[in-house]
Amino acid sequence: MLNNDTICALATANGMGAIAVIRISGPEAISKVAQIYQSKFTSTKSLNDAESHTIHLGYVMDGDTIVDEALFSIFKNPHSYTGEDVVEISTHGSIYIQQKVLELLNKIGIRNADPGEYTFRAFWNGKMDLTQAEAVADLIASDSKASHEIAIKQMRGGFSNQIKDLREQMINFAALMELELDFSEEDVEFADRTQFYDLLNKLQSILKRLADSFAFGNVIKNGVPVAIVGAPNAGKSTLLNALLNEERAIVSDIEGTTRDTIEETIYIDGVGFRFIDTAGIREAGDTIERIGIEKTFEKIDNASIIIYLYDANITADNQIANQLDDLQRRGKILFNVANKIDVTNNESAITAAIKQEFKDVVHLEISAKDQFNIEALKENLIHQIKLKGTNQDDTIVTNSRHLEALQNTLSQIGKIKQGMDMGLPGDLLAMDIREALTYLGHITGEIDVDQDILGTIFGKFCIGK
Ligand SMILES: Nc1nc2c(c(=O)[nH]1)N(C=O)[C@@H](CNc1ccc(C(=O)N[C@@H](CCC(=O)O)C(=O)O)cc1)CN2
Ligand SMILES: Nc1nc2c(ncn2[C@@H]2O[C@H](COP(=O)(O)OP(=O)(O)OP(=O)(O)O)[C@@H](O)[C@H]2O)c(=O)[nH]1
Ligand SMILES: [K+]
Ligand SMILES: [Mg+2]
Repeated sequence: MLNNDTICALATANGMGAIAVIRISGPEAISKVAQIYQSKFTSTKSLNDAESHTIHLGYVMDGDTIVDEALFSIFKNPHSYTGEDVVEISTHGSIYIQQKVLELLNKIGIRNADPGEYTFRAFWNGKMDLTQAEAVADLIASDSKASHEIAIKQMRGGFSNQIKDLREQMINFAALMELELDFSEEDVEFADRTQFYDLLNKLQSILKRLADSFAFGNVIKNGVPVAIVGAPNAGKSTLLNALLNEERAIVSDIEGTTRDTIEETIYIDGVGFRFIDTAGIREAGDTIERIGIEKTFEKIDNASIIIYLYDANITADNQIANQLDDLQRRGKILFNVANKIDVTNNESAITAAIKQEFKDVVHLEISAKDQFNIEALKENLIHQIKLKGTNQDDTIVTNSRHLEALQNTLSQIGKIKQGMDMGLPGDLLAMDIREALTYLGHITGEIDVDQDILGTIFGKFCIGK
């Protein structure tokens, strides 16, 4: 992965656009581009003499032929995105010009960049740590206000600063314990064991909170999955359509209309919700319907929120209670939603007894068909998610690699504490501490990270990033 090549790629979208940016990075970026550059004003002026962070109007030349009139931006190492010499050529956004310039660059010995190679170089040259590089990928992929906010926070280094600070405190203790070894004859204790125990406890609680934030963070990043389940003809597909404000799913008065699951995303208050319309649950009529029902249970397992929907006119309390009982066991946020209240005569479709028995469940009465209380349903959905979200300023972990490192560190801290309880000698403790430090270092990349892991992280980027 690591090399000294000078690389180039299109930084802007492939295709039409008013302007296209081609980015060149590496030790020969400026001298090579200088070969195809001709100043618009004084043909003698060379890019080699340009100052960092200056922009130059000139021609891209293919021998004696003008390819385009373009802007050339110069960034001199280490003051660039990658930390290397960088030139950006802003051309007119023609596909022909883009291709021609890239071809020219290849011809003079600049190779095409691999996916994520610019950001990898930025990481490698210390312009950002690994969590920040990962945040760049998340930022590009962010499609909602919430996921954007988390990525920006991570890119600014909130998470890694917290980890780095904790690591430093650990390093101090490890160093003190190792120092004791040099004086082992004298039986001294430089590292105050009580203080160290306090630090471990503090670390444990911070790391645990970070690890716990993952479940929430991941849901925010990928959209909150909400499964709409219930008996055939409850109005599940009608509800999906009402939420989407679009006739997405087929609605009919025939039981078993929906056979395959349908999934659509809407944004409520900047958070993406992935609504999943499922096949109604009953004794299946045929094989296809049975497969559909099996899929429903799978969707229930993968959902963060379950909306149990029933026809308020024909569903008895004991049926509702049975369903809620079963669904509640699955440890999800549960909504009990009575539908078709447009045709019911009851004052309230959901009885006090049900509300009393299921206090942790959100109860709502709606008419999917008349779009009654759909806004209230949306408000309750976002409210439940915000309840799950911790403090605004709390760091949220969205990356499974970080979660793994956090969990490894946590179990290692458990081991250190156990060792201290057993009166383990300082040298053995120090070894366990070093191991915990390594796991923590993996998160920010301060400690050598496996080449495979780096490959996976940066391979996910698009070309030109
Ligand atoms: N044209 C362009 N726009 C872009 C990028 C880019 O590479 N090129 N970026 C790519 O993702 C983002 C901005 N990131 C950047 C980060 C650092 C530097 C940079 O030159 N840093 C120097 C000097 C800072 C200064 O003095 O103003 C440094 O860190 O020393 C440039 C872009 C988004 N927009
Ligand atoms: N009156 C009334 N009828 C509704 C309401 N919601 C749905 N319906 C009707 O109930 C019938 C079934 O609706 P669907 O949305 O197909 O029900 P479903 O739960 O998706 O049914 P399956 O996919 O077969 O499991 C249709 O005739 C709808 O028009 C409502 O709020 N009020
Ligand atoms: K139906
Ligand atoms: Mg349906």
